[in-house]
Amino acid sequence: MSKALKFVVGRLRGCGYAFKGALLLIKTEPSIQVQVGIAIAMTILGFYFNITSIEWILQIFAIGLVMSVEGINTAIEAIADFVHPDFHNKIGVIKDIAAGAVFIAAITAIIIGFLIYIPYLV
Ligand SMILES: Nc1ncnc2c1ncn2[C@@H]1O[C@H](COP(=O)(O)OP(=O)(O)OP(=O)(O)O)[C@@H](O)[C@H]1O
Repeated sequence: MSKALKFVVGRLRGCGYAFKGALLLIKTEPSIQVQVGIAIAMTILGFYFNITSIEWILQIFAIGLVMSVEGINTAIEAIADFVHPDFHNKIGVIKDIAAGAVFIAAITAIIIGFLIYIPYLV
């Protein structure tokens, strides 16, 4: 197999693993499932209010931001539980920081949501 073909096959295989990971998140992680529900509701709202292209971009970006940070948070929690299954203050701090990142992403998305939809409601 040529070097270029090996590279392409390697990247495609990597995409496959990533897709498997995304499916696993959606199937097993309750917070991601809630976020998928919110994403569907926001998409329906977007069509209902016929939001502009820029507003779609911001909304899709906000949804992607929250779900990807939540995925990273889930991975950090899994690593923490794997390396130290017992209670430990440092594990608690690590998990709190990871959850804090999700909180920041969620607040950002909520502000974007308000900025998009308030003008349609008033
Ligand atoms: N092993 C631990 N040692 C110390 N504190 C912990 C430990 N596990 C959890 N905690 C504390 O409990 C909080 C919740 O942890 P948990 O792993 O249940 O995450 P969660 O936010 O409920 O995750 P999710 O709902 O995404 O599964 C952590 O943020 C941390 O403060």
